[in-house]
Amino acid sequence: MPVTLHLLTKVPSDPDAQKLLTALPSLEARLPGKEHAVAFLRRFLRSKDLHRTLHTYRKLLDVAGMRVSADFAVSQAADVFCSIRYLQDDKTVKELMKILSRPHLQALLYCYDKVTNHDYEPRIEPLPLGVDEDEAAIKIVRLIKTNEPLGATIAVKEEGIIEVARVLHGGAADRSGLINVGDEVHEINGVGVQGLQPDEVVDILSRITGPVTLKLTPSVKLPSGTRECKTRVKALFDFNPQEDEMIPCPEAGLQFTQGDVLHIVSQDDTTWWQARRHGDTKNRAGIIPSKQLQERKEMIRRLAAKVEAEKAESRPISPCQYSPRIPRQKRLRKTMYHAIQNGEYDTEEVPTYEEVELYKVRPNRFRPILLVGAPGVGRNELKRRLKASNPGHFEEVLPHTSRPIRPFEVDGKEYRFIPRDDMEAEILAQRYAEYGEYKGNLYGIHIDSILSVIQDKKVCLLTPHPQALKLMRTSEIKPYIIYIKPPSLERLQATRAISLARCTSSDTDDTKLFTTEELEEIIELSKKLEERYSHLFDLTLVNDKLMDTVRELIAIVDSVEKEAKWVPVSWCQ
Ligand SMILES: Nc1ncnc2c1ncn2[C@@H]1O[C@H](COP(=O)(O)OP(=O)(O)OP(=O)(O)O)[C@@H](O)[C@H]1O
Repeated sequence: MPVTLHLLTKVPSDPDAQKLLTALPSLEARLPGKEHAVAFLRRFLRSKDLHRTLHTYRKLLDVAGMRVSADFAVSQAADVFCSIRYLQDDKTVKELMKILSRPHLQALLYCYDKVTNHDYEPRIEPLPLGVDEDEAAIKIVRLIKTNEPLGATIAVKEEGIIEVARVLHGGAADRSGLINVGDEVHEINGVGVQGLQPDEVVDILSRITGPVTLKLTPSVKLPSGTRECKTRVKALFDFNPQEDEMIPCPEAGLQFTQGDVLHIVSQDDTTWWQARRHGDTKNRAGIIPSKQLQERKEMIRRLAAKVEAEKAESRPISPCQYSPRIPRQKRLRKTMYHAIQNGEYDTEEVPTYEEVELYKVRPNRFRPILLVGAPGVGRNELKRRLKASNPGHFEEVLPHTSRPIRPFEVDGKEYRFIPRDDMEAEILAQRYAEYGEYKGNLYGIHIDSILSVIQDKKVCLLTPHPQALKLMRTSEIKPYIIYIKPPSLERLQATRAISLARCTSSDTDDTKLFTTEELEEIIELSKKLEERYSHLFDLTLVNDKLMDTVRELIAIVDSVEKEAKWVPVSWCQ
């Protein structure tokens, strides 16, 4: 007869016994023909006495703070067996002895002891003995290395000393708080590394999984702290660490493309910064070229390209040569300016990173929409259709001219007519976003005219030459710049043939259908514009099928009016 504890009305269910019970069906499936043994186990694990015993055992542990010894269950069963074997005449005792001597039960108790006593944490060896007083400056760092990289880069100093060059924010080394920039690495898991090349050290590290012991001389410099800086920048160039020849460790690099917004977390190193892509939830930062380094690299690249180009051509050419044509008189209202102010190119200006901030939409203050691209790509067609989608909401800018007013003209209708001297003075004062001279008269877009459209609570639409962007991309105007890109030549031919598209920038007075050469020229010129100005664009829109492009454009403009967008940080101050 099993012992009955009358005081206990409800038998507590033991969680471990329950777990074993739920595992029984899978055991049964794996042991065909052993159903009777599994049935016995099931009965045993369900027995109220077992649950009560385990309950009492847990209580005792709680009260006495006892620790379970490695063979607690097995030795307890053996003790019970020894204590009761003299009372074999008793039927119950006999039955219990039979149960206790069954191999299934003993195996079960053995497993129980194994599972409850196993240390699931990785084992770290004790500190080596005999680190003498003189070596007090040595620190032993123990980390558990998983598949995640250590998140630190190394460099070889003079005399072959290996030093921690940088600790990547959020990486394993950074999170440990034990490894700092400037620490000298002497040994990795007992293997001396001094005199080795960084690649060899990386190789040793990459082969280790589990515990890794580093013997280091701490840096004399104080760690710079793990506080991240808050800078967000827009990348103005593409970067692929795998293709970069200067990066100290390609695996630690962060790949990005032009237009990506990056969170710069450290600028401690003047050549390689640390950054995360904005919104990236990954922990570890990656290294990217600093502004200074990128400027140097780009200048070298440009110089090499120029030398190559000069070699290829008999006369020296600029890779950026571009001169917009003077449009026909009929088109003056639309695209009249031969931009002359800023020269052809600002070769000293190297796009790297632009510090940005999210600009929140303000009620009744609309950002002007600038459509830029090669002549003939469709800027004016798109502007017309966008305006037609909501005529009261969009507005174009009235140009100024020094041309004498004609008898049938009204000042302020087609143009604002002003004396040439006044116009020249304001051009010098940079109050014209763009201007040009045609047949001896000046024409231009005055910045005040743009501001007056903004003040009228309208969306100002403009199609300036990219050279004008420098003067228009200001906190005062806050434009949103959309680059209109041509599709492939095949698509350009197909779509323009359907609409009987007309070339409006030809030097003759008649507009005519585009020739293949003219379409090729649009593509060619677009490539040059992209190369030169793409860092100023907020968005690229391919003008393939007209209706699709117009629909997309309306959606983009709507999002500019409703959603916060990244703008240069100076526009928010
Ligand atoms: N996606 C398109 N599909 C078919 N035809 C188009 C498309 N976009 C523009 N066009 C046509 O191409 C021609 C040139 O377009 P548009 O005048 O808008 O060019 P642009 O970029 O303003 O250059 P320009 O200042 O020289 O006129 C027009 O006849 C226009 O209707």
